[in-house]
Amino acid sequence: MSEVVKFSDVRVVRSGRPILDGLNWTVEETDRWVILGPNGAGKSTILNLAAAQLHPSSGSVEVLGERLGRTDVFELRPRIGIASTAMARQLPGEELVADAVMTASYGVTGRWNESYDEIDREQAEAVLDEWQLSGFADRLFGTLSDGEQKRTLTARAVMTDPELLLLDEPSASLDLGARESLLASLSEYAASDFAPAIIMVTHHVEEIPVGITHALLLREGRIVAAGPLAETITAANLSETFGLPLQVNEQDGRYTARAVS
Ligand SMILES: Nc1ncnc2c1ncn2[C@@H]1O[C@H](COP(=O)(O)OP(=O)(O)OP(=O)(O)O)[C@@H](O)[C@H]1O
Repeated sequence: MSEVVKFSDVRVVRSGRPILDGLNWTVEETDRWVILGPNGAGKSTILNLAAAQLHPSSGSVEVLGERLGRTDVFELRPRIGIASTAMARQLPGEELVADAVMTASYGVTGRWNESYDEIDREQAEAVLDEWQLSGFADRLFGTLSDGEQKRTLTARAVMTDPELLLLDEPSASLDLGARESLLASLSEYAASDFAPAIIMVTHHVEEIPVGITHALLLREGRIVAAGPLAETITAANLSETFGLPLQVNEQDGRYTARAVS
């Protein structure tokens, strides 16, 4: 098994303050990780490092066998699929949904003068179909609901068959039906033998899709616990992560949590 992401003693300092500190973490190619933690814990910073968008202040980060700082990130980034709110903001609202997905194959976020091959079009159609977006192909991205936009972003992130898929809060702000539908699609995708290593960030255990294999719990830039999902998502670990006594239930691979009353 090969390592897709390897953090060794990673520290990120901003405004003189460490926002990540002493992080040691490895993601193998068959892993599907969830990163959980409160606001400001450093989750997005970890994703930005894994996306080769950010360098650590000290320590080392290896992504897909390349060490950040010693590799051309412009060659590395196309191998990584990313769906995040930052990406949503970059996509022009007046872009057709089909084009918003297809532009991923050129690593651009708006159609310009690139010439797309038939194979790009076919791949975009297949991905739209797989993520139940065929009916939206001719709509403008900016006219989609939050849920439809989130689904489009995920479809876009897998368009290029990435070797690493990063999902930043893929189901945040979705209604119950849209959340469950997206989680079911993510579970199906994660179960495929062809799926890449996945790292997703969320604030809520309810948003962990079945098929996630590992969890990293983060608080104030430090790892509280990291390892196989069932061993890591415990009441004690979650209580420490979120700083209040919590109880946790698991049923059929899905989790719920609430404060101890
Ligand atoms: N450029 C910066 N200067 C100062 N502080 C920063 C900077 N960038 C991030 N931070 C701080 O680093 C911390 C971690 O930020 P990050 O966005 O990684 O957290 P997060 O866990 O993703 O939070 P959220 O759940 O709210 O999205 C936060 O306290 C944030 O304010």
